[in-house]
Amino acid sequence: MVTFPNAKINLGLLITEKRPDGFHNLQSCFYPVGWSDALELIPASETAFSSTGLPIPGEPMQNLCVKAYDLLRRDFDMPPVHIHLQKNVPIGAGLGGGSADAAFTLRLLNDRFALSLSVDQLENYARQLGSDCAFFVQNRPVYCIEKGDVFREIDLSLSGYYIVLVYPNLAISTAEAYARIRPQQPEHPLADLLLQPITTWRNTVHNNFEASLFPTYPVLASVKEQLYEAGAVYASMSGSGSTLYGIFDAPPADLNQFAQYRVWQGKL
Ligand SMILES: C[C@@](CO)(OP(=O)(O)O)[C@H](O)COP(=O)(O)OP(=O)(O)OC[C@H]1O[C@@H](n2ccc(N)nc2=O)[C@H](O)[C@@H]1O
Ligand SMILES: Nc1ncnc2c1ncn2[C@@H]1O[C@H](COP(=O)(O)OP(=O)(O)O)[C@@H](O)[C@H]1O
Repeated sequence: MVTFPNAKINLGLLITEKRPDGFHNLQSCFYPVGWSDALELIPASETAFSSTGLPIPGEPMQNLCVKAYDLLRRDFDMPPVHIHLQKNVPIGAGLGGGSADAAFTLRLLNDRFALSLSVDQLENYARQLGSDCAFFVQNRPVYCIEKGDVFREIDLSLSGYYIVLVYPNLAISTAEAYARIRPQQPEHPLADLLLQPITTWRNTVHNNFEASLFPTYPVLASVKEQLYEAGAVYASMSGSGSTLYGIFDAPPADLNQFAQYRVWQGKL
C-alpha cells in the first residue's frame, strides 16, 4: 500500500500567547499543497523503517512514521510492518512534512489493518505526535487555533491559483523559532482578514515568525521580495520557515532567479 503525504502552507500565522504548558496559541489557516513524499507499508517479519531521497536527521526507529506505528500498536494488535518513505519535502521548512508522514502512517495503518478508527479518533492520536499533525488527517483547508490542532471551518478556496514554493537551502528548527518569538494579541482576528480579497492580504495577512527570522536570515526577505517581483498576488513565509511561497493568478513564466534553491510549483 502506497500513499503520498503532502505538505501544507500557513496562510497567515499569528502567535497570540504562550500557554502554561510551554506551547503557544496561534491563529492560522492551514492549506494543503501538492509537494509530496511517498509512503509504503510492506508486510515484514520485524518492524523496520527505511528511507530514500532527502536524508532525515535522527535515528530511523525514532522517525515520526515509526512513532505513529508504535502509538497505535499500544492499543491494537497489529503485525510488524516495514515502513518505507521516499522523502521529497524539505525538512525544517515550515511545510509540516514530518507531521504529514506521521498522520498518513496512522491513516494507512487504519485502512490496512481495518482498525475502524473514526476521524476524531485519528486526530486524537495525531495530536500526540505533533501540534500540526492532526490537520493532515482530513487534509483540507481549515482555520486553526490553540496549538494549531483545533479546527474551525473557513469559507476560503484558492482553487484556480498557482503556487510556487522556494526552499532557500536553510533548515530552521521549529522549537528555536518559537523560542525567539514575542506573542501578541492581534488587532483583528486572522479569519476576518482572510475573508477579504487576496489582493488585500499583502498589507494585512502576516506570519509573525517573519519579524524575528528575517533580520537573522536575509535570504528569506530577499526570496519573498523576488516572488512579488515575479508577479505573486500574495507571498509569505510558511510556518516557522524557511520556505517562502508565492500565490499567482497565472503560472509564472520565469523562475530562473531561484535556480540555486529547491523549487516546487503547482496548482492550488
Ligand atoms: C510553526 C508551525 C505552524 O503551522 O508549523 P511548522 O513550521 O513546524 O511547519 C507549527 O505550529 C509547528 O507544529 P509542529 O512542528 O507539529 O510542532 P511540535 O512538534 O508540536 O512542537 C515542536 C516545538 O515547537 C514549539 N511549539 C509548537 C507548536 C505550538 N503551538 N507552540 C509551540 O511552542 C514547542 O517548543 C515544541 O517543543
Ligand atoms: N518522516 C519525517 N520527515 C521529516 N522529519 C522528520 C520525520 N520524522 C522525524 N522527523 C524529525 O522532525 C524534524 C522536523 O520535521 P518537519 O516536519 O520537516 O519540520 P517543519 O514542519 O518544521 O519543517 C526533523 O528535524 C526530523 O528530525
